[in-house]
Amino acid sequence: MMVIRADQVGKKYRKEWIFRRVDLTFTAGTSYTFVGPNGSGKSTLLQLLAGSLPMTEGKLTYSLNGKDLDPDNWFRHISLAAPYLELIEELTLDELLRFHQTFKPFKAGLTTDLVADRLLLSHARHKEVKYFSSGMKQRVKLGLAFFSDSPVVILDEPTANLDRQGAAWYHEQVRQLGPTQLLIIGSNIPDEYDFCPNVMDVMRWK
Ligand SMILES: Nc1ncnc2c1ncn2[C@@H]1O[C@H](COP(=O)(O)OP(=O)(O)OP(=O)(O)O)[C@@H](O)[C@H]1O
Repeated sequence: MMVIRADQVGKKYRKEWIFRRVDLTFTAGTSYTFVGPNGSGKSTLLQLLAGSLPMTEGKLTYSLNGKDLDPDNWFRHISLAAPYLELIEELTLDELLRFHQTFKPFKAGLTTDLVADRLLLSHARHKEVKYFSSGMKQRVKLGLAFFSDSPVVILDEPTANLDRQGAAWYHEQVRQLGPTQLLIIGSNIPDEYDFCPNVMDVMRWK
């Protein structure tokens, strides 16, 4: 079981503290959502938890089945989907899924064809991603996170650009997350975390 612990974590840009003294424990098998106004620090906190941005103070620990993981290996256990993370647009969907699989395998039994199916994008497998609509691209980003074999799934603004059908698809994928997966979301849209039992306002750490 994956557990992430944040101990007195803080982040400062130039002279401004974005948040300080964040003490949290995230346990697999449930979900957590950070809410807060624009610019309050949700994306910054998510990137910090994902290990993709350095913190200014504090400590972060990832442990799997009671054993602390080497920070150099955290990325193997995390899938992050966010508006600021771009897809490789020159690749076709098929090429993108194959490439992704070389460094982050999909869940057991999921071939690239099945992933394309579950993305509802079988018809676009041979199309370059740059020709996808913004909603199609968003489904691909989310799908790479949902369908990868990662215990930690981090989603920033998950339903951005999704229409109603896309939002229903997102909720269906959330329901299908495994019992040992940990979901962490950054959001300002109540519909996208209506299932989540742990909602925290980042303003409490100002
Ligand atoms: N690289 C950076 N350099 C300086 N300041 C930054 C940098 N990245 C973010 N910030 C600042 O940090 C604060 C938090 O930004 P962040 O993107 O985490 O907020 P957010 O809650 O995700 O906002 P939104 O709801 O608009 O996505 C903002 O004041 C932003 O200007």
